[in-house]
Amino acid sequence: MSENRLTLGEYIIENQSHFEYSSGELSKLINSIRLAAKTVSHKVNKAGLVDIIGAVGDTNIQGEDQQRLDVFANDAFKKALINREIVCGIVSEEEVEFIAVEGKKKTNTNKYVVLMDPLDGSSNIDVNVSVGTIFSVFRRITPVGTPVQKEDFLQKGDMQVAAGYIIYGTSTMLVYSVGQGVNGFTLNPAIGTFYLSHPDIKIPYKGSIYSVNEGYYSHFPDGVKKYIKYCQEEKDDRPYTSRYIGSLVSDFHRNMINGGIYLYPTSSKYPEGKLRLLYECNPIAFLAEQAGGKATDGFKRILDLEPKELHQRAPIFCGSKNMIDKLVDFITSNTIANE
Ligand SMILES: O=P(O)(O)OC[C@H]1O[C@](O)(COP(=O)(O)O)[C@@H](O)[C@@H]1O
Ligand SMILES: [Mg+2]
Ligand SMILES: [Mg+2]
Repeated sequence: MSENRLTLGEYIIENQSHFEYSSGELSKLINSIRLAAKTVSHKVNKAGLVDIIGAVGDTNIQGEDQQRLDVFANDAFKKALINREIVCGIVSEEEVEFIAVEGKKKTNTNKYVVLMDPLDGSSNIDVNVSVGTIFSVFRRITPVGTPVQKEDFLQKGDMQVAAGYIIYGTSTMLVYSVGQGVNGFTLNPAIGTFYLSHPDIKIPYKGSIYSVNEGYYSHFPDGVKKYIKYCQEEKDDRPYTSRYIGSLVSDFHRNMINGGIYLYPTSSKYPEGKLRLLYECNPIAFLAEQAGGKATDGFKRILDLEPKELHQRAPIFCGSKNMIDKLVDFITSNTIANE
């Protein structure tokens, strides 16, 4: 029964003091995200009935057709964060430039910036397949009270103070970490309350699911191709099961619970990879490591990558440690063989 479980609000208060920089600001920030998550969840759950499906006719900086739900979610999260004057800056997949949040007092004394993918898995919105929202939080590095700068957003993923996602699936869940493990909260839509349903999530060391868009197989690097063949081989505990939803949040969530690997390599279509380092790869990598898994671009920890641009892309492989180690073996040995 949900009422015996800790609510998200109770959890935030109980754990606030454990947080190194605890001044209550991060708790308020997570609370703002909780609010926006409910607003979006409410809309998603009746996507076919309301004017929320289809494209708006504009393209975002990625050259992708903006979906109505992309815009709705972007507005909902921006409003929740800006109206509560809880951040000094925002980067969003749906905004070309970063947003400097001034706030009513004109001098913003907040110390956090948020980077977000308001609606992840946009290609699945109109076909009733689970989608998500991804967020990443950093302490600013420029002086508090001065206008936020681009460098406040271009920090290595390792400097994140919090990251998480919301998955709008069979249920709506908020899964996040402030650097002390990963916890999942499920929304009881009847009373609009998130309850702690998945405490201290750990990615199984050994996984048996691989998630990759095999449609691009022939365009992948040789090491990645060899790893996919390895997954399909009839040997030992293989072949592994292939599962690909096409929403990063949903594919990662399943693999985090059941054990598995998500791959979005470089390809001729996406020579840098498809997913965005700042608001897709970094937060997912932070959660993967906090849950005992790994995340790499094939050569380096995702969290060690030095960001240069707000919307830069990166290849990403994340999930169960044993599968990532095996993949990296294939990639590096192949690289050495080709030298
Ligand atoms: O259709 P593809 O090329 O397999 O890409 C699917 C990937 O692209 C994404 O949809 C990109 O995210 P957005 O929907 O936020 O743009 C991921 O969620 C997903 O994993
Ligand atoms: Mg996305
Ligand atoms: Mg998106």
